[in-house]
Amino acid sequence: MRDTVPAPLVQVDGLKMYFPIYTGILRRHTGDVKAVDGVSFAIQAGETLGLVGESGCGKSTVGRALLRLYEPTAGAVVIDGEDIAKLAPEALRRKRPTMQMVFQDPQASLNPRMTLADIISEPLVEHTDWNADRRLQRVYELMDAVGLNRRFANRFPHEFSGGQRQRIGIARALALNPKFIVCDEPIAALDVSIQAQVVNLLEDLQEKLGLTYLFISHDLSMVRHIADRVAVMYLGRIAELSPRDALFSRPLHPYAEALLSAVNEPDPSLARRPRIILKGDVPSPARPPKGCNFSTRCPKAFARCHAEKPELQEVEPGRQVACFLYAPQTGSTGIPEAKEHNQQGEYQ
Ligand SMILES: Nc1ncnc2c1ncn2[C@@H]1O[C@H](COP(=O)(O)OP(=O)(O)OP(=O)(O)O)[C@@H](O)[C@H]1O
Repeated sequence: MRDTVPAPLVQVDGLKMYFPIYTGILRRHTGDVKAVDGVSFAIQAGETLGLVGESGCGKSTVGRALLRLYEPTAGAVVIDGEDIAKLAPEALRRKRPTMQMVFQDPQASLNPRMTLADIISEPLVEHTDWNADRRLQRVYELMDAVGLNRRFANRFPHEFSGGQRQRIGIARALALNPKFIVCDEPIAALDVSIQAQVVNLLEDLQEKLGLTYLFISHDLSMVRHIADRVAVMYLGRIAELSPRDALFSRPLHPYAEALLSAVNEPDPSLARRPRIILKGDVPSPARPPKGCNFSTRCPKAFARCHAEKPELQEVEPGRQVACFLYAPQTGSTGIPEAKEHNQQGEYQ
């Protein structure tokens, strides 16, 4: 009998999200901010995929385009068997319960004039025909699940701490039994002392409810704790997508290497890698480089890197990298792949 690999719960192919730039009195379309420029990945049911990268690299835009909070410019986003990018408005509304988002700033995402019970039951009002009693029962169940005391059901968001407000946001996201949750920097706005509690709660809920997460964060230590695999983004594209331990112990892409060199190694038996300081600034996503998006700062770039964009491809079992240093990608420029690369400078 052949082993059958289950289809991923989330399959993203060639996702692009461009924001048009209009200038002048006539508001002429003069270009686009290429916030996400051809991103592909899959997430298995029950898995957590971490999405990391410097501020502005497109992490949040990927999360929002995935749930069609933005209209993607191009690409397919199949969630639980349906291409979200192609659904008509009513079909998309019916699909919404399956996929939810936990936002960075619980303060900003909760209506200050609504009680906790109203906030958590809002999706139930929209998507079910349950009566008030049944909705309140569900609110209590959800409050239990996220560790909020039922006595607080009639209080307002400002009466809670940041951590408790994030629990309210999580309860609301869970109200309709979603399968997939995009967690967009869910702990970034919280005190360090309570960040771990919220992450532990997300992990417990994942185990109990079989949830699948896209966990967006710039906190590499937290991603190392929670993610099964990690995608490293740079300027709208994925540079490397690898299993968590493989990535943290031996990053392959030069950008991933530089990014992770700043993380403190918790295991003292592992030799500390030298810190890699990258020169220059991240180019504007409105004018990305012609070649590899990282080519202008890459200490290992060679001629081909400045001429064409490498595609993300498997270079070791389970590890995908978009870099001409690995894998013989057939180029269109005729520039042969370099065997040696420039490795001067930037390492300190
Ligand atoms: N609505 C928008 N209109 C125009 N440009 C946008 C819009 N949203 C995001 N951008 C641009 O797209 C790029 C990616 O932004 P995004 O917020 O996705 O990055 P990020 O990696 O999540 O950053 P951060 O960690 O700071 O949230 C940035 O250059 C940003 O300025």
